[in-house]
Amino acid sequence: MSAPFATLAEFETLLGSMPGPDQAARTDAEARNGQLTKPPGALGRLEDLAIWYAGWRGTGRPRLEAPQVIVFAGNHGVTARGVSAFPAEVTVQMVANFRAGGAAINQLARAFGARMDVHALELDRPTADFTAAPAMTEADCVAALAAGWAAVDPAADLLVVGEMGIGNTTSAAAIAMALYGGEAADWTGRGTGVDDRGLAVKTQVVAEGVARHAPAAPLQTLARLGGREVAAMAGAMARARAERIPVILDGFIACAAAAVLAETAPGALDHAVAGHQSAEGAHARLLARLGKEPLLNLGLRLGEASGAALAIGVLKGAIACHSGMATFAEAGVSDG
Ligand SMILES: O=C(O)c1ccc[n+]([C@@H]2O[C@H](COP(=O)([O-])O)[C@@H](O)[C@H]2O)c1
Ligand SMILES: Cc1cc2nc[nH]c2cc1C
Repeated sequence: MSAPFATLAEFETLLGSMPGPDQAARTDAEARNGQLTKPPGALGRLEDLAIWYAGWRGTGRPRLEAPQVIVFAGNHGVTARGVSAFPAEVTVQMVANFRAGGAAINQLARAFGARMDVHALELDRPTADFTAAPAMTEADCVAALAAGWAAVDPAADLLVVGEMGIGNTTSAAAIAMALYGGEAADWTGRGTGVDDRGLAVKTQVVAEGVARHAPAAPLQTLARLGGREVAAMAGAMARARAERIPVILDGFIACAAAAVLAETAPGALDHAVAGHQSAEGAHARLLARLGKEPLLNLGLRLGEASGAALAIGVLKGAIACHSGMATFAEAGVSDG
């Protein structure tokens, strides 16, 4: 499906008119949850997860059978400032690795029964160094949002989006600072592993970028400080909302993309849960701003949708229990 927007203003309008969950399905799921053979609340957050999922899928007894993982890749002009521990060519090299099945996300997608797609976004045309110019024109940003929108399979029943882009923790930190304020050092971390000197440069670069491009509307911030893969993740999350496909959010960069949506339209992430808390220092701060409690906290800082893919297992467990368990009446078990 070609994207139903041609400008950032049209994308913003679209975000303001997205569907909500099916309240009747939620009510059915809550009632079913109350009858399952367990003490009330004994499955903890799994119970909330299953009810949340049921609402978005429109049935009180849902199944999760067709998860889709999408990895978007983009290149960043700001890498010229020395903000990453790895060279920019790793982005295209890792895309080849994803396509050959050799990356962590390939193994995790397979382990959790998910289809995996990889979209490399104009890797030979990096964004501009945002300390010198806007990273993207509005047209480039709209094209990346549209690529994300088109990448979602409407038949999927769960979406996990992730990214690959050397330099993109700098871009994500700048977006977060522009959206939420604070000091550059509040939002920068070691990314792929920069040393103290690299971290100081990165923090200076983020401060320069935000001083140059903020304040601005959130979608303008995405264009000026973001990257193609960041915008594509935002476009895919928005498409999922339009199709009532629940989303699991990945790490720091994916959450920066999500934050742009949340700051553009309140409630824009109601169809999303946080898969994990990354070891990238500012991810916890970003999750707090999004009001999302991570499902996992395993010290991952890989990206590629890896933390969110692991959380597919948690969500599958929640739904298997909710939809598969017997009720007290069915099992002949005395309730309390
Ligand atoms: O997802 C995260 O929280 C995360 C944290 C640190 C690094 N990354 C990954 O590392 C790359 C960005 O790191 P850097 O140092 O080049 O900005 C990019 O490919 C991300 O997928 C990802
Ligand atoms: C090797 C490598 C793999 C990655 N996957 C996501 N970001 C990455 C960054 C590097 C450097």
